[in-house]
Amino acid sequence: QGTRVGFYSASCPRAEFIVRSTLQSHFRSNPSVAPGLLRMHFHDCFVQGCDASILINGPSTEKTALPNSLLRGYEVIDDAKTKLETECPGVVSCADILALAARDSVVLSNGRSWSVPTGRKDGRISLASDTSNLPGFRDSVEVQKQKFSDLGLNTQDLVTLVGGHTIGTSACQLFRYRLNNFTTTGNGADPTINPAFLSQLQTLCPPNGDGSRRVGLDTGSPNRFDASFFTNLKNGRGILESDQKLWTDASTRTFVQRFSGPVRSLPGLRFDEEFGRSMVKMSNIGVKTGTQGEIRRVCSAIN
Ligand code: HEM
Ligand SMILES: [Ca+2]
Ligand SMILES: [Ca+2]
Repeated sequence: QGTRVGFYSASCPRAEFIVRSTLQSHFRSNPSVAPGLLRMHFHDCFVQGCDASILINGPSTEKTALPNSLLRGYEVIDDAKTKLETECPGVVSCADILALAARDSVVLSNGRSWSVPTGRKDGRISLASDTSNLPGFRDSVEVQKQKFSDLGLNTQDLVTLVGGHTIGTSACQLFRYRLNNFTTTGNGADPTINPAFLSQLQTLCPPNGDGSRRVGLDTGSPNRFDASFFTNLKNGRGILESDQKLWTDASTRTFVQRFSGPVRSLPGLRFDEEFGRSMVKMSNIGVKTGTQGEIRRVCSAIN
């Protein structure tokens, strides 16, 4: 691919340490930067590859598009970049800073670490109109699988990577439609929601309440990088419609099943091991290396 572990070991030996310690200090005052940066890296990689295109400021750049409107943690990348430019000017790409910060976010959430190949260059294009291939929370499993396979990620990678929802939160406005008037029959709620859980969610996100209120995507374990998210899906406790569908659909259900504990006839899968493996694949999507792209001086602007 052109990326390799330890790309900066000679040119900027403290690069990975600087990213980690910068993230750590922000995390101490604002723990939501960890899920924020994991999601940001995913949204970067799915549009123009992992090239920091998400970080560019300006009218109609990627970050202005609706699917990116709730991303958080930009200030952490800017802060790390400033420190890295002092230490080794013009050496470390913003795309690599984001890839490293995504890994470190998992580690700060008690997840297992993995080695991140580095050497990405930063892209020079960022267009809001390119964000349509990002998966949506109402996408069917078919569509989710298609959007991942277009980028070389298989069904197991899809289920594994969506497991990133083991940390972080969602705004009520993105799933409240499932709680009332979703169907015309029964109680009107999405029938895949566990009934006891439904009333909890209705209390947290009332129809005319504050749509920006946030609810953990992994009920009971929103800050811990564990396999609990999959057990929740199995029990009808998924927050996003797209997440709960991973249990409804047979092709993805087997992976949810295998992550959520040993089952007869299905070999178990370790979420912590698989996550790092699938992340390395995702982090290599469309990477620019060598003479392609540039090393930005400031992460929010092309040189
Ligand atoms: C089918 C694919 C996916 C869909 C439809 C999806 C959708 C969403 C939505 C709607 C939210 C709530 C955003 C908010 O209210 O701020 C969210 C949050 C999040 N997503 Fe995903 N996602 C997907 C895959 C992934 C992947 C592959 C990762 C990382 C590997 C990821 C990591 C996260 C994280 C960590 C959060 C919490 C963000 C925060 O707390 O700020 N997601 N996702
Ligand atoms: Ca990108
Ligand atoms: Ca969790």
